[in-house]
Amino acid sequence: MDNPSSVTTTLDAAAFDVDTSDGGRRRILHPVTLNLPEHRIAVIGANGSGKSTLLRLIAGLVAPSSGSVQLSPAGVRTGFIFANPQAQLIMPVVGEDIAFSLRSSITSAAQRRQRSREILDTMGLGDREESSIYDLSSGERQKVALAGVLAAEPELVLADEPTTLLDLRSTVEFTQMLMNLTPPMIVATHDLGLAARAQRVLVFDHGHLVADGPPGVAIPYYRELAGADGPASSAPER
Ligand SMILES: Nc1ncnc2c1ncn2[C@@H]1O[C@H](COP(=O)(O)OP(=O)(O)OP(=O)(O)O)[C@@H](O)[C@H]1O
Repeated sequence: MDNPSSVTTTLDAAAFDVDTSDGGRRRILHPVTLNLPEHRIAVIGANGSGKSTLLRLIAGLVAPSSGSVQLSPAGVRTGFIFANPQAQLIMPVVGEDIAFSLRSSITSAAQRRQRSREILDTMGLGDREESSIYDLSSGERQKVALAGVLAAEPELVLADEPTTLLDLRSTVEFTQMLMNLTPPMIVATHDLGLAARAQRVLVFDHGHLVADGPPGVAIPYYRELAGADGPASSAPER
């Protein structure tokens, strides 16, 4: 297999239900069985198709209603990047925010500051250490959020529509940054350019996994499904 990952995610008939206002239950992710050893995996599909739910299950942010989700090796540290970096920037100043992410791994405040500086330098944000996060552009804010996630040294990165708020140049730059990350990554995205860089693409529709394959097969299938290129053909097999 091409460039296998250090982490394998396995879902065994994992499904997720939510309570409805009338006291019932709604299945928003139908049982999905997957073995995901690839280094770069993209999850694509229409709004509401279940992509974020899948990522939240893998991250352990929610538990499956039935079935199971396992990461191997056990105890893998995950890092989650949200579409809106505002959701994960905690401190008002860039350097403080990164240092905050380091609080559990580095006890000395001076060393946290030093490490935070190094991380910002590698992201091309060395000159923004003292900036207010409110003075940053969306692209810079997304990079700071990524820096904060990387500071915790995740062994698996889960990114939920990380380029949604970015302009074309920032998207290209941020996509390259994501692709250069050392840890394996599973990214949910509407950005088919980003999905095309993955080794494997999962297509979801109405909570069902409907296609699973290399980008050259799965993305055209999704485009057809969405009506972008005419009627859909049958689902591709891996
Ligand atoms: N906690 C919840 N309670 C009720 N409904 C939920 C909950 N979480 C998700 N949903 C619904 O489940 C469906 C799938 O949501 P999910 O966020 O996984 O979709 P998505 O593919 O990530 O969508 P998008 O591309 O719009 O972000 C949606 O209809 C959403 O409204």
